[in-house]
Amino acid sequence: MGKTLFDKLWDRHVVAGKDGEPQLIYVDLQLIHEVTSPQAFDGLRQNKRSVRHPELTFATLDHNVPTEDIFNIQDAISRKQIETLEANCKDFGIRLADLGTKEQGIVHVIGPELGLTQPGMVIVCGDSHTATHGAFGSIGFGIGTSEVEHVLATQTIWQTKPKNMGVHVHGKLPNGVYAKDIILGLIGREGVAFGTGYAVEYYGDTIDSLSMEERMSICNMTIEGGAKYGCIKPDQTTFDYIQGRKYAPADFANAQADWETLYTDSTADYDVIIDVDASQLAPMVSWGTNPGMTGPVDEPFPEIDGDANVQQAYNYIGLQPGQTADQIPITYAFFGSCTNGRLSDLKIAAKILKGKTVDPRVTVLVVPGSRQVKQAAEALGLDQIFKDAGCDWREPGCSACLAMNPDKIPAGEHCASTTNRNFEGRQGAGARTHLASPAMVAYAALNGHFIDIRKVVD
Ligand SMILES: CC(C)[C@H](C(=O)O)[C@@H](O)C(=O)O
Ligand code: SF4
Repeated sequence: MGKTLFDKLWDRHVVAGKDGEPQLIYVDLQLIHEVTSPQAFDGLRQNKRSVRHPELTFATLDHNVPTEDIFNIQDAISRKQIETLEANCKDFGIRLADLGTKEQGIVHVIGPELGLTQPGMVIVCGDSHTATHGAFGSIGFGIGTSEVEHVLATQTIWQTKPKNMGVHVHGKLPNGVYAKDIILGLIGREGVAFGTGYAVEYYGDTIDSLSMEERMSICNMTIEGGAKYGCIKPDQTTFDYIQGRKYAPADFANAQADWETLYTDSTADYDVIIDVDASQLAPMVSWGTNPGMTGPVDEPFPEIDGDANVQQAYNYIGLQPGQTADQIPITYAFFGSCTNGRLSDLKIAAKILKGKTVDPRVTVLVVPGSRQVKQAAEALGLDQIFKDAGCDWREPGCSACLAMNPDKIPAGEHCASTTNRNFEGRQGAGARTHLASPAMVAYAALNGHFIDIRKVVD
């Protein structure tokens, strides 16, 4: 019997241990950010250990950084975390995309952008959205701080192999429906736990037709469906994306020849297959307080049916069963994050906002996922389009994706957001988040509520 993509990747990395038990896995790349690394470095110091492979480790600053006046960090905890990572990288000889430098940005944006993320790798980070990197035909997964320390010290990690799930996505996406709607639609239909215990591989003609940035948006949100790992087989789109990037392999042809062997064999079996007909998808909007509480823009919000979680979600979000997304009073819009803060996302939003002004009731933040994204957008004049439309154009970082820096949505306000989590308090205490694609968020910013963009997008 053949092997799945995930099995091939896994088997290449097993250092010790048997199937069905925790196995010691070799790690090709560890990405680091300021939130989940301080205790890991402290642990190394206490145990008088060094970093085993500093050259396979790369750090950035993202969660705590302000997006304006970036060197003037007001919050004492944020400042401490940032200074601590800077000091740790210096002490342990780790490359750091420091504040304000060209390479800095959200960890899951800069890895691919710098060519650090490559097919065939095992990539870890103390961050749950590390599955983003699986879009390149690698194993990417989030780890805890004690595991960050273990990887720093040994370049390996103990993991139990998950089961294989195939998500077959086929058909042409309708107008106004994007990669974000594939993953929101999947989680909306299957719930936030369908992937628990599985590695998810997305495949099919729809996936083949997507750009790397679109593939990353899908793999990014795999964790919101309960799976730690999401992956897509590498193909010409992947190779073209990587070639020429700073850390791309020097012998590219040789690397590509190896990467071309990374796919699921026709004789391999997934443990479970889920089918998604992309041609039937609608633009999605989340109405509740987890990403599973999501539905098509034109469908009424569900009944409570005695479900205490649904009741609690409605209480928090201030909406009622039977209402539709066009009735959500949007007063904030956020473009950014490791899900949809890349150049293609900003291009989509700018195309919609060009020559228009956002609804005066809506405060709009546009936060590029990295400094390279920001510079590329500015070179195209997108910053001016956003500013002319009445949006705030900012410096890169996680920003209002989570309330760990000055960018917060006020209590009770509804924010149309290109991010990946809509938990209570996620964007600020009492803030109400509605997840959607960049195009949906752009039209919500113009109208003060969501609209069914299938009728207006070309
Ligand atoms: C702060 C960090 C550990 C966290 C994560 O693990 O994902 C954050 O990035 C998030 O998106 O919630
Ligand atoms: S942008 Fe959001 S989801 Fe991504 S790493 Fe930052 S906080 Fe986490």
